[in-house]
Amino acid sequence: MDQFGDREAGPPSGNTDIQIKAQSVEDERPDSHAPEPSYLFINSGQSMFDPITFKKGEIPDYQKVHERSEITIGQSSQHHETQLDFIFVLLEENIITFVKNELKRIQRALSPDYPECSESPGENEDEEQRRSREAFMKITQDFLRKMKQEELADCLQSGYRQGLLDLKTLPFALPSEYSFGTFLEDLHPVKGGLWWRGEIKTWSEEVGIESLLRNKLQLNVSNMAERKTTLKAAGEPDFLQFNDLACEAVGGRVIFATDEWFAQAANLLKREPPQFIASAFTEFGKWMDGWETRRKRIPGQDWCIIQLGVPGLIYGFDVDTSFFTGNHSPFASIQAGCLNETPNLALDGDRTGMAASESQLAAVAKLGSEAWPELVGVSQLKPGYSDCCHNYFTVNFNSRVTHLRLNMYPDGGIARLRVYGVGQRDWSSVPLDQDVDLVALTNGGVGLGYSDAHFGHPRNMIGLGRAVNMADGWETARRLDRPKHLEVDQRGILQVPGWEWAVFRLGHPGVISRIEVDTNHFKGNFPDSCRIEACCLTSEEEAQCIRSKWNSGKWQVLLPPQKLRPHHIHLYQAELNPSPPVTHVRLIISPDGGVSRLRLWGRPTPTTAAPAIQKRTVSKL
Ligand SMILES: NC(=O)NC(NC(N)=O)C(=O)[O-]
Repeated sequence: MDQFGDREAGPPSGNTDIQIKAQSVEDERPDSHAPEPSYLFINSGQSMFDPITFKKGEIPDYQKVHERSEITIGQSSQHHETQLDFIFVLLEENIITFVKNELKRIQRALSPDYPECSESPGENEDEEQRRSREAFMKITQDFLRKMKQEELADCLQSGYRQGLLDLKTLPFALPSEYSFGTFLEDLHPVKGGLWWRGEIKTWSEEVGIESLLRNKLQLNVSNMAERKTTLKAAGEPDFLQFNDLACEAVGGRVIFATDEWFAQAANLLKREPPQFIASAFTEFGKWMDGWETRRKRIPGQDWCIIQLGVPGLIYGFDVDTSFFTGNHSPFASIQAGCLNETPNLALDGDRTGMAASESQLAAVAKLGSEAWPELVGVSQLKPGYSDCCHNYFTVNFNSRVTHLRLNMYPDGGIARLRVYGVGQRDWSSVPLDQDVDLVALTNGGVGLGYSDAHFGHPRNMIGLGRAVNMADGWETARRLDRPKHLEVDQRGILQVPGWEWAVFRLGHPGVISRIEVDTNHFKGNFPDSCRIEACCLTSEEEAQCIRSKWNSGKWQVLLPPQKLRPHHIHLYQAELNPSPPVTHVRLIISPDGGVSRLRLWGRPTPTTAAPAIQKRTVSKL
């Protein structure tokens, strides 16, 4: 079927381009020698239906024309006019047929019951046909609006089928004056959801926007898979395996910024990787996913103060300038402070378009941050192209840090500041008879090695609270050595050869008495079983284990193999083997899968012989 309708149903033209072979006035003369029919053009261009040919001397069948338009033929003075009349009758027929066919097609497309995508434009549709169709769409929208059928008009305007996206199912209210069409125009697919008015929404599947995007916007929301190396890439510093102590997910906050015109400083600490949306603008300029100040036209340089979520020792920074090209900060430095009291400073709400107030400047001046020791001296930053956006700085600073001052010279943009280190808790305030989660990152726990982290890093397991989604846990790839047919033992545990592991150093040596293994969100990909081993290592032994990829013989089974369940908190106490104080644990899952949290509750033991902890580690990961 032609995309403009059945050929039998009438000429498939949506265009006014009509080319009709007709007799010219000269051709009527008996002495005319013109051998071929001449052509009468109404507009130029490609004909959309077969030309009607009149041979010389042949009288066309005007019967139909007579019937419809009561045209009299005969008088030569009237002949040209008659010919035009005839053409217009044909034209009218063609246009009516086109309109009828298009309206049928539009009606089907707007019907929620009609199978999806069955009405896509034919492959042979050319540019002119597409333009005709679009022009008619606009006319139809105007008519629908005149008929007060706004919703249908909006659907048509956006090219979407009514019912594919039910606005009532959106988990938020749209402003009353905000039309369906505008809403869809404002949506942009980004990694992890849809960008809408400055925020990334992750509700796509529930409300069918995913299919809407695929089928209607024709946007490719999933990029080609990038090959990830399980272990660190060449050139990546070792410190990337530590915890991000400043991330908003662990309570990090920006408490002061000189200027936040284009994009607010809070973005620096977002957990998600930076995004770029070419078409996103705010009233202040280009929307950017980072901290971006205005082009400075007053003395000074821009800076901000960051309160770490987890105070601790810092091993390195990643000053990530992703997507800031042409507007990245050319130089930066980082200073560190250790404050006994939390300063009474906060940045609330949307700070875009704002700068520090006089009172904020006066309050921050009391911190004396300009004199804090420099962890990173004034250093050049590379722009935010993908091959150079990570500006890594290794740090040699042996003191606990609670706050950072990030300086830009003089102004510009930085997408993220990752602060890699290990939390340092003041254990003197922890009563000896109180159980604490010895591996929590807030208590100084840290991951020191793993076999695979294809979808999620094992350090996520020691984060705050319960995991927000699957990405907030440790998830490995499916092992390729799984047997073709699976078998279980008498306990129902899969008999498979492979396993995956992750090693942690506790924040303090201690006796573990209770274990929590949470498979929250891992419903179809939880591990079949897990076991936990533990040992007590000196820092030299730890360094040796890291070098040998944790093939040390010191591991003792703390928790024997346990069959796991999907999306469930598993609590183990009676199942634990009696154990002396330990410094390190290894979680082993079989064959593969995801664990969202690991909690190791126990009592810290006095540190006489556990030097791997509470001492700045120099071990290479
Ligand atoms: N196109 C831009 O990015 N311009 C400006 N920045 C933003 N975010 O609009 C600028 O001058 O730095």
